[in-house]
Amino acid sequence: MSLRVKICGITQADQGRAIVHLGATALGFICVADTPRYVSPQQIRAIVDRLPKDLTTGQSIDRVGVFLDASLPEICQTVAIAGLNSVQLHGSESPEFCHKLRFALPDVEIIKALRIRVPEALSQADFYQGWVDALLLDAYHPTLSGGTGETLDWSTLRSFRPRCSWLLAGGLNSENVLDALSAVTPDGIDLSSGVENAPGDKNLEQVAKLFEQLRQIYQKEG
Ligand SMILES: O=C(O)c1ccccc1N[C@@H]1O[C@H](COP(=O)(O)O)[C@@H](O)[C@H]1O
Repeated sequence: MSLRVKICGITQADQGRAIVHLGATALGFICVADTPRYVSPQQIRAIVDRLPKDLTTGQSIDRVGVFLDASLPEICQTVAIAGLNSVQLHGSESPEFCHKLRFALPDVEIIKALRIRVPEALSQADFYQGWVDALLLDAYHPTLSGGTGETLDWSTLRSFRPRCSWLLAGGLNSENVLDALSAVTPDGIDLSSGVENAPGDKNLEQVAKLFEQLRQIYQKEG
């Protein structure tokens, strides 16, 4: 399966380990203080240090820190303490900010999240794609910044073809993921509240069901 599958909002080491074993290619950690899935850099490090390594490559899976309009020094410090290899910028960070971050952290993947309120908002991608490694499309919510469970109207994304890779987020779960992937063809998917018992407490049965569903597509494709 070459689809990237990021499970976001990890707060517990045993759940992180189990989710890697189930097939996730990335774990996401919410670095936004005063939100329900927040984990400190030290807590992330404790989880990351207990993740299994890939038996063939010896590499750890992707560890993504999710930030919301954080400063450059805060992101750099968190990356170093927590042992992250990817950052997701979920606020209104500018292309110039992404450019500065690239210089500060040349070996760290930069994912810019775009919260799509109306289809015209997809044109923001043009401003970022030279400066980031990947884009992530999330649904817009008037008061919450992420982890909302709101879905995008996938039919409006059919012609979304940025020059960089992209991930689909927003309200995905084991029940709707196949519909989503029959409507659009992202390079990866990102799930948080759709596979949870409560904010930050992942439902491992739902995560397992997600991977069963995904195997259906990839077995059909052979
Ligand atoms: O999950 C959070 O609490 C969160 C807080 C602040 C910014 C982003 C956050 N999560 C991101 O939201 C999307 C979609 O989540 P969901 O599947 O709709 O619950 C995902 O990219 C998370 O990384």
